Amino acid sequence: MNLQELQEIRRDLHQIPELGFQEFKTQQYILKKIEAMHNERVFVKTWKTGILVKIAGNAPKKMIGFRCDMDGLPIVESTELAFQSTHTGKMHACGHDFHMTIALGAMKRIIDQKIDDDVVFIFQPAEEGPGGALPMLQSVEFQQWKPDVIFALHIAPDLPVGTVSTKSGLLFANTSELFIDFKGLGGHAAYPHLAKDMTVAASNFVIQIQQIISRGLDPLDPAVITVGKMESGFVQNAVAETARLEGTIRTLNPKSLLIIKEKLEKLKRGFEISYDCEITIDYGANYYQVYNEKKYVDEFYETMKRIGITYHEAAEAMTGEDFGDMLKVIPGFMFWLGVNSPYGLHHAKLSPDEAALEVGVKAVVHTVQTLSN
Ligand SMILES: CC(=O)N[C@@H](CCC[C@H](N)C(=O)O)C(=O)O
Repeated sequence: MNLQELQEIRRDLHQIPELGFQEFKTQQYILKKIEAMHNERVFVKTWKTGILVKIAGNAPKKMIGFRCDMDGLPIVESTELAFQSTHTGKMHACGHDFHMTIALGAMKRIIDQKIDDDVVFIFQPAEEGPGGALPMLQSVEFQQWKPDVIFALHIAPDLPVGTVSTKSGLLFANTSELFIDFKGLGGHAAYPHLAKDMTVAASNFVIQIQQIISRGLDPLDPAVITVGKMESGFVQNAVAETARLEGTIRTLNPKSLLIIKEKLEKLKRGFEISYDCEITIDYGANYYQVYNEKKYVDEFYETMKRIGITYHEAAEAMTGEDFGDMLKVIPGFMFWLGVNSPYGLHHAKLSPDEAALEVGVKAVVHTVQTLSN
């Protein structure tokens, strides 16, 4: 596949972003592309909205896995692109359209090149939530083609095209989603003393939880809580009976995530007394940290140097990735791919440079070859 073909696929996918476990059109689109590569060494299985594609090797001794994610985000796109999302309120704002395109491009080259080992391409749903990696990993379909070594990539808007970046050991944080519901008592805006105002309770809760990080954790132990969404009430002149906060917790140390949750529970009890209300906390999906095995990162570094792709040593990031759940049980690594976008991940104007598609394909194909030697 040349750059133009890769661009076409990326643009098609960009127009049909779907949320976790709803990637029906995306799955159909990818299955058609795989069918068009028709070859007797290609075997396909589906799992929910995901896909596994095995390319049989010449003389296989192991299975090499490359995983990409498939879902978009509930973000209203505001790029000026001619091929914007046609799904209102949804956007590929985390580059999964790039990841899937690179997987298809690399698959085509590997089919043509005939690698010794078996290779499995894993198109995994629901990375942004509620988490597809763990249930896919546990599925019969995955276990039948379970890789002996696995890797994945993620686009990096802040890195130039032609570069990759990673590190051995910890790369991405431990995460927990956070959904908090408040139930008080509604009433007339003029009589707040007769009501239990959940806008005020939830607002103070947002402020207080930041102090869990600044006062409750060792300052040398990095962690973050972000409340990304807040809702309360129905109308400007009524006291809000309910409120809801939606957010995420990130820590570099898995134990700190537990400490934060314990402190949140205490805060909840205190707020229930102070504001005379009921609060429920749901921790949603939790992703294990992405931990890269040194041996594979060292080999990746050597491979990139040999093929002329610039390698930067990465720092740990507070991003989360359910690929961490796969790396917990299968050795391997993850790397960043430079795509040079002025707007970052999860931004409504994210616009990665498509020239990075070819770099991604080259990096994946050569990494597979190295892992097969
Ligand atoms: C790479 C990336 O941006 N991943 C997401 C993963 C989201 C996990 C979950 N929905 C949460 O918010 O905790 C990220 O936001 O880091």
